Amino acid sequence: MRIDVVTIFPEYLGALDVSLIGKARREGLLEIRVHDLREHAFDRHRTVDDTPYGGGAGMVMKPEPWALALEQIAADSPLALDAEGETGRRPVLLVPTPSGQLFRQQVAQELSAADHLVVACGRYEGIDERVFHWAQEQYEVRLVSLGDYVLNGGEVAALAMVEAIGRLVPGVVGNPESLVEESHSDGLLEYPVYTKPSSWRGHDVPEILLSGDHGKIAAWRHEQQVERTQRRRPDLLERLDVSTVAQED
Ligand SMILES: Nc1ccc2ncsc2c1
Repeated sequence: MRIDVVTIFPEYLGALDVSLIGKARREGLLEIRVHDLREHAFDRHRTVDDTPYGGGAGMVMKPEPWALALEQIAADSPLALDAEGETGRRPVLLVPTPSGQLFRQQVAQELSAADHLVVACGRYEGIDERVFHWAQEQYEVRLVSLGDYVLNGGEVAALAMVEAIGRLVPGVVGNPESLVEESHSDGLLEYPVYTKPSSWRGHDVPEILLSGDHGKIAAWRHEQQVERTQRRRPDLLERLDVSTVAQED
């Protein structure tokens, strides 16, 4: 998967050189390029923002630098060869914003199948809305929120989304089994985990986990998932079909 990130703070994305995502880049499983939006602003001060029409506090990101950056990336896209549209595949333009669709594991799963992801990190009060309409021709535009809270810009959200999506690309996580039993992979929260010692400061590991009875352990773990989800995230249960909650045979 090719991922481009456009930002006025390229150094913020340094975390993508580290750990699992960094290793996947070095192994060629992920190709990640970070672009400084200011390289597409050509006035003397490389201005990327201006005052909002209609008044109001703060500044808005100018459309032209974004259009120049996104045009250059689209032209360089591995999908550019399809520009004539036989397959009609376009890169996904992923825009972290508090006003977007909620980013969930299912969205991460869906986006992990994309050939080319371009992440637009806004700052200030946001990006001129016309950019998202203009971009529709060359991109599948997806405005996505991390949750009901506001950051100072899209970079932190971009790091979270790129990690959540990138780790689902085949080969990035060494043991794909570990993706199966994570929180939200089946719509439930994950079960509690324990390791040695079996007794620690008066706290013991649940006996069932020491029994060696894999059937009973699996049943106990599922019960824990359902109980934990009911207690901490009852909203998730409303989204599930009964078979997921009922004990699987
Ligand atoms: N551009 C921008 C500003 C705030 C914010 N908070 C969460 S995603 C995001 C994106």
